[in-house]
Amino acid sequence: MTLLEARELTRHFDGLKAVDGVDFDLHQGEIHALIGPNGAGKTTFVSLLSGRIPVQSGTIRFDGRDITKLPAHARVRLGIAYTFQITQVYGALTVFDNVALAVQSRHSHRLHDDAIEALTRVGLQDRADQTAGTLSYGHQRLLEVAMGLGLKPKLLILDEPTQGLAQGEIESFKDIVRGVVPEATVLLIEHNMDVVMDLAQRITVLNFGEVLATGTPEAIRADKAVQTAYLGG
Ligand SMILES: Nc1ncnc2c1ncn2[C@@H]1O[C@H](COP(=O)(O)OP(=O)(O)OP(=O)(O)O)[C@@H](O)[C@H]1O
Repeated sequence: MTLLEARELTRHFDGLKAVDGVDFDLHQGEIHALIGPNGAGKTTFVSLLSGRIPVQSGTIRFDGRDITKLPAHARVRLGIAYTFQITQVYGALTVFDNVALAVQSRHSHRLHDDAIEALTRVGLQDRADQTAGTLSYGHQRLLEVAMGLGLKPKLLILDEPTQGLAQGEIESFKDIVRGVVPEATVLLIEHNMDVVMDLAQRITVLNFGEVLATGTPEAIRADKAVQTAYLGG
């Protein structure tokens, strides 16, 4: 079943074709990686999906409805959570309060339990009372994911989540993402090809704002155009 469907999605910046006529489907419950060279349009594309940047032309359908013109907060309510490249944790608040804010935004009656559940998913439950700003960088990235999970999303969009993480942290991060599906669907922008090949069931390659290829990790690895443009083959 298709959870999200983008058709002819386009966003130019002063003539620069950041996203140009992209057709894209997300299957319910999959881990889907979005890869491509720097400047390929990955962040712009997911910003169009989350509503952070308005669409210039094209359509987005999510969970059976047209969301193309909905503002970002309305898309969050429908179940789209987006964690940014740049860390967005409130440093002066506790770890618990950061996640509780996310849980509260969907008017949950189980504020405490839901927040602890999200923290447990990422392994930060024992740090609930710690001031978020004193967490290591890796733990702050996990807290961001917990904040996303606190929204109980249907779709979790992760923008370069392993950037700056140590190898051991990357391994546990992979387990966390595997634990999120199939309840939630995951769209992952990721430069670390080991993480991509290990986690993703399907991969979409963007290049100069266009889809170069979509397929399984095996198909993407074997794709000549992808090798030339991105994989250095
Ligand atoms: N707000 C903006 N105004 C003008 N140009 C922009 C804006 N946002 C992005 N761009 C340009 O659009 C192109 C796509 O950028 P984008 O950040 O989406 O690429 P990316 O694939 O996410 O890159 P990276 O892997 O480096 O994060 C780039 O050439 C970028 O400079």
